[in-house]
Amino acid sequence: MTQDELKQAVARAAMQYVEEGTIVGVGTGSTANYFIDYLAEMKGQIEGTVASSEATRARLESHGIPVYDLNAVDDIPVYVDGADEADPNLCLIKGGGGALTREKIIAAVAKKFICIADGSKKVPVLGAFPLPVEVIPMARSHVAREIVKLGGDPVYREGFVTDNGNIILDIHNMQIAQPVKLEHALNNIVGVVTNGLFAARSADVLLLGTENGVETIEK
Ligand SMILES: O=C(CO)[C@H](O)[C@H](O)COP(=O)(O)O
Repeated sequence: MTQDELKQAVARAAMQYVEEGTIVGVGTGSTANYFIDYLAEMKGQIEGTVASSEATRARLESHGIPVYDLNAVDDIPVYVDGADEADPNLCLIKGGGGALTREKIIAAVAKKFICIADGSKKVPVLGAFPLPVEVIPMARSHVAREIVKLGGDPVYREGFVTDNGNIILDIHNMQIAQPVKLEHALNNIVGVVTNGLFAARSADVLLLGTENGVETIEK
């Protein structure tokens, strides 16, 4: 199977978690895009969605699926999103697409976070994928120096602006043995909006696409 077919398989499998008559949280990226396309098949049966990026909002709306402002919503039973890496405790690195802050906000509100990923995303230890950090533009150099003190190698994602008008520093060369600790340490740097470690709030279920089918890993 190709990587795209594995992504499609997990996106399809995530549909079993969607509850009729509710608001569905929807992530960002190529795997989430497949999920959106499947979600369109039951658009009359859900109340609507909240979107983790402008790209996701546009794709949902192109299918005629209602998208609500998060401030108008108080209950999100299920959030479905992809990941760049997932460890055995379902801690994640996210934000390869730069949508980490809105993704983290929706994950915080949602009762259940279903992560969908092809098998290549499962790793024993997080950190081979560069860890994205969303930063207020004027704090870029300060935050970069603080990241170096934490042992990382920050690289400015040139030309990229987040949906919130900020920049991204990607941290290279960091083996993340203690994800919760690092997540908090990064968030404590003044000028950091958020970082792509989803460890304090990890996924509840990981649907992993493998050659043998979709593997379900629960916390
Ligand atoms: O965190 C994300 C976007 O900010 C994505 O979920 C992550 O980058 C995975 O993307 P893809 O499904 O395209 O592999």
